[in-house]
Amino acid sequence: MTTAKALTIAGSDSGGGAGIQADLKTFQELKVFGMSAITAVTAQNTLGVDGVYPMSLEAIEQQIECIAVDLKPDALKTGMLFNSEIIELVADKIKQYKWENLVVDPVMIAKGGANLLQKEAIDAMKKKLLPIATVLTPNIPEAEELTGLNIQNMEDRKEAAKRLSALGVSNVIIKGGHGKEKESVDLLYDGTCFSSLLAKRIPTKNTHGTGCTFSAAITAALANGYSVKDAFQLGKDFIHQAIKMDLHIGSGHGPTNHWAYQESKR
Ligand SMILES: Nc1ncnc2c1ncn2[C@@H]1O[C@H](COP(=O)(O)OP(=O)(O)O)[C@@H](O)[C@H]1O
Ligand SMILES: Cc1ncc(COP(=O)(O)O)c(N)n1
Repeated sequence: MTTAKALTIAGSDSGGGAGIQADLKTFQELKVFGMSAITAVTAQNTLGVDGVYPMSLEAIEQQIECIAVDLKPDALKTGMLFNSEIIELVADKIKQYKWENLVVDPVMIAKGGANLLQKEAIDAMKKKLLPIATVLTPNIPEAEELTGLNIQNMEDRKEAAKRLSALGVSNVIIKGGHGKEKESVDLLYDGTCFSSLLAKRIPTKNTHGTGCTFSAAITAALANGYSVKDAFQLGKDFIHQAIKMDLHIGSGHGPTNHWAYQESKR
């Protein structure tokens, strides 16, 4: 039996609900061997982000190189990349090693309002990273920032997905957590067709790390050989259970429950 391996290139969340920690928990639940390259250390909890400490380019490069010489990932994702230098380095390394199945979660602002990507880095993300992405998973504010559109309805989301696809992304998933509908609707555009997945919107404030967990589940599914469409369905099921069976940890925006998906199947 061969074990699928997935890599996350993202920031560390000391509170354990988002970033690298959410990604590795999700990989583990989906029977994928998880690896990480840390781009920044954050001091945060469910109440917010108190500190952001980007790693040196040398430290990031060395982590990625160590993985490359020994542990080729079957799929990988990016999360918090913080600045344009980190984005350029990460994109160059992914190209150099010809790694496939790249999921880009364009993390910009934490739920608590802290900036996790410098404004001036958005251009580098569009020019360097998006053209090599298999799947891009913006939430609505991120899709607005990347396209300049004001997204009010489903037609606007479709237009945003088309514009992002035109930048070279193979598949765009615009997440609906920030939408106003009764259901949380996630929209996939594969460059030709649209499809969407709906789930009842759960009334909870415990949504810290939802985007990280969703994109990590998609990455794990791609590592296990799923098609993008099937990986999208698994990601949606995984995050829905994780939000529904929340853990009530911390006094702010609590984390999701990474055990919930497997428990729901027992
Ligand atoms: N209250 C909710 N009820 C059900 N699903 C949700 C809820 N909030 C977010 N989701 C789902 O969680 C995932 C992440 O969504 P979103 O909140 O838009 O991203 P982010 O965490 O990046 O801001 C999506 O699949 C979205 O549909
Ligand atoms: C290191 C890191 N990466 C990503 C997020 C985004 O998660 P959220 O939008 O749920 O705060 C975060 N808060 N911290």
